[in-house]
Amino acid sequence: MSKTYYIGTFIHSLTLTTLEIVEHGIICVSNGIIRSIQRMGEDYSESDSTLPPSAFLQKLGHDNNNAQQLTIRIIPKNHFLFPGLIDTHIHASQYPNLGIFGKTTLLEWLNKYTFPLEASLTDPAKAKRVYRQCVQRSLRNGTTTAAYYATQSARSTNILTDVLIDLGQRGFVGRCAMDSDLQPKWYRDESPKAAKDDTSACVGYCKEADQSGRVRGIITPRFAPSCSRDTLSNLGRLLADGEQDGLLCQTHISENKNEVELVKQLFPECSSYAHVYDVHNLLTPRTVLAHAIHLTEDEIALIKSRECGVSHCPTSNMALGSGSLWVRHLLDEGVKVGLGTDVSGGYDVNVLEAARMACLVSRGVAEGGKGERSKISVEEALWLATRGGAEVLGLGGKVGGLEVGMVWDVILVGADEVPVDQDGEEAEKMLNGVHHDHDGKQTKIGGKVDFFGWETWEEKLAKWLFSGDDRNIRAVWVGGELVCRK
Ligand SMILES: Nc1nc2[nH]cnc2c(=O)[nH]1
Ligand SMILES: [Zn+2]
Repeated sequence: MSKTYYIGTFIHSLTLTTLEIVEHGIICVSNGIIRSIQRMGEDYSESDSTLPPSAFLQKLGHDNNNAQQLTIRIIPKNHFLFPGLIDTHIHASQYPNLGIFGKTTLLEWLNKYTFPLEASLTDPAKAKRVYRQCVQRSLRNGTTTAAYYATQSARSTNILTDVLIDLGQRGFVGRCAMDSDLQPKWYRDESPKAAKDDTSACVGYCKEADQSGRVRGIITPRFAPSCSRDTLSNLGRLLADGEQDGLLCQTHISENKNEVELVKQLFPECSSYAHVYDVHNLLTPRTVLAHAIHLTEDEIALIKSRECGVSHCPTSNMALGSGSLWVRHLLDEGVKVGLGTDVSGGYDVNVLEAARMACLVSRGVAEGGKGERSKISVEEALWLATRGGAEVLGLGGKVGGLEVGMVWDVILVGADEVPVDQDGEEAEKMLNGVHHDHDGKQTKIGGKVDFFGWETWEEKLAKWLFSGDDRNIRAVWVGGELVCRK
């Protein structure tokens, strides 16, 4: 069996508030699974691993039978391995609208910008073009797992499944079920039966197309106002039927105050928004609820008791003026929380943008009266972007960390060091994006994170979180496979 040894610095979350930073690590991966992790002492030098493979293995105390099937990858200076980022909520179909939201809020935004674009993706060529660009950008930004919404059209949804399989990202693909009279006639399911049949067909399509389980279907009632009672019930039944297979469900909840009011009017028999989903058996440990900003304490208690996960989408919440989620409260109450980009409510496919916005929004929440403890730290934001997301998507223990037995869904993060030079010529080149990789080869990567060499790893992480972009993501692996390299 071929093995790859990754040698150098790795970093991952141990708990919500603590990161493990291993400067000299050796991680062995085979068949896409982490087989061993060694933490070497300060005196270990990466140059030890430039020994011939058999000598290197012997030095580490391994047998050297299969040295020829051995690959050694040295992590360059100022670079580190980190678990792939997890986007728990993204609409691939809305990707072309990034940044286009004007001053609208949710309900106007849906009708003005979102439904027309989504409806236009019944054109398969257009759908493929949009989905490929979205998924590629997402991968380049270091997202190894994403929970996607496609459109109402089953055909267009299946194109997203094909694209994910082709490009190698781990993901969930949801067809938006939306049959309510409130939906425009030109963008809705014909009937509850059609909504249910098309949902089943898309989940089945994923199962057929990707037997590895890397890409899976997900039950997706768009949100309560866009679904009839029959559709909510039918989808609740499909979700129960899929329990053995670990089938997930995703929807939106309590994003915007007008939306909450609308739900009250549409479902007067229910005591709350969360109750609407609960009576239709849609609140389960396999349910991902996006936003959850304006929930009451009773609703929080209900979603906690049903063990639902929440996708916190602060970039979107700021763009659409939806409000500020009190994340600390949900965490204190024991609700699972991950991060979502919510493209194109959110204007960036980068989960790191959601992570930094989570930090900033939490400072606004603290200042607004919830107190100092409400602030989200760098460590916590990075936990939400990895381990938190994995838990929300039912992948805890599989992805989101660097542990023996976990899948190699990993990113290589790096920045360049500002050179020490007399006339500033080298520094000038660096500003222009000329980067020398560890083979001495010149490539244009760059980025706007400048390391000076005196930072601690904690400081480097903070600099990456707040100023990093796709240029700092230098390689991306999913299931051990290199899916993006720059
Ligand atoms: N942010 C967001 N909220 C929604 N609620 C219902 N549909 C949507 C959507 O597409 N985006
Ligand atoms: Zn959304």
